[in-house]
Amino acid sequence: MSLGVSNLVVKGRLDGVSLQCRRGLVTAICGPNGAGKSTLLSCMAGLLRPDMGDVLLGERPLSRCSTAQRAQWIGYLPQSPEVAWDVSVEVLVSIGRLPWKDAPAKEAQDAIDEAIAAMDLEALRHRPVSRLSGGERARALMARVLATRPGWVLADEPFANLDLAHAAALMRRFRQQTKAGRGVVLVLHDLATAMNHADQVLVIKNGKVEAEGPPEIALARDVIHRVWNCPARWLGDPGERALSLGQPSPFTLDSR
Ligand SMILES: Nc1ncnc2c1ncn2[C@@H]1O[C@H](COP(=O)(O)OP(=O)(O)OP(=O)(O)O)[C@@H](O)[C@H]1O
Repeated sequence: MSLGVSNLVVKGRLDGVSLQCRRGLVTAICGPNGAGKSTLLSCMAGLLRPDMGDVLLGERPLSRCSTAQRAQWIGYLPQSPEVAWDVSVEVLVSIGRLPWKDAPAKEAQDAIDEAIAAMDLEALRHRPVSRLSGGERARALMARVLATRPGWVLADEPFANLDLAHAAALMRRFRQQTKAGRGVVLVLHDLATAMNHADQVLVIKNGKVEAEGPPEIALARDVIHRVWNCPARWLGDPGERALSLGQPSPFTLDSR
């Protein structure tokens, strides 16, 4: 089932954005601060109702799906790693099973155990979240999303607080999700991660689409220059690219 938005308008925040995400692919949403990335992801998760336009899960408007269906299909990781309740890691992760409250207990426990292992939280399973580091808390929140086993993972800056090894492990996990026929949509500031790991990229600025397509096209140096006002060039081989930045001055730009 695809997940798409067409002509989405949220006054002052999104101005006619369209995007089609397919299962089996990692889609990255990139853009400068305030571009509307989180707003778009919230609309796609059904948490923010647009002023105009549609969010479609397959053929069906998301607004016509029940809350339970939405929660079963879409796992959403918000940008800020805050937890309202001081529960243990295991209890926090088990909240991810609430949309499937009628599923067999063994299935629920397997999903929780798998998510805890995937996010390397075994040693912290019984620790209250108030006693976790920022990165550990971010991993616990991601594990909650994975425990749902949703058809779609929508994650807003999922690598922001993670160290190198945990970020790489999470990227591998996202790739496993897509290989299993699920869809992954990530808001990313790190353009190298988007370039090396996304299958398609949407670039937005001031609530409008600036570029979209395969990473090599959507994140070409002229797009980066125009959207971020930063001269930059890609180094290295495909899949291992690094971004070399120049001075963000209009007088030193080299668009070759
Ligand atoms: N609750 C809100 N009500 C009104 N305007 C908002 C609200 N939240 C964000 N905005 C504004 O909407 C615009 C888009 O915000 P959004 O959070 O979607 O940007 P973003 O691309 O995710 O930015 P960042 O990279 O800084 O996280 C910004 O100008 C922001 O100030």
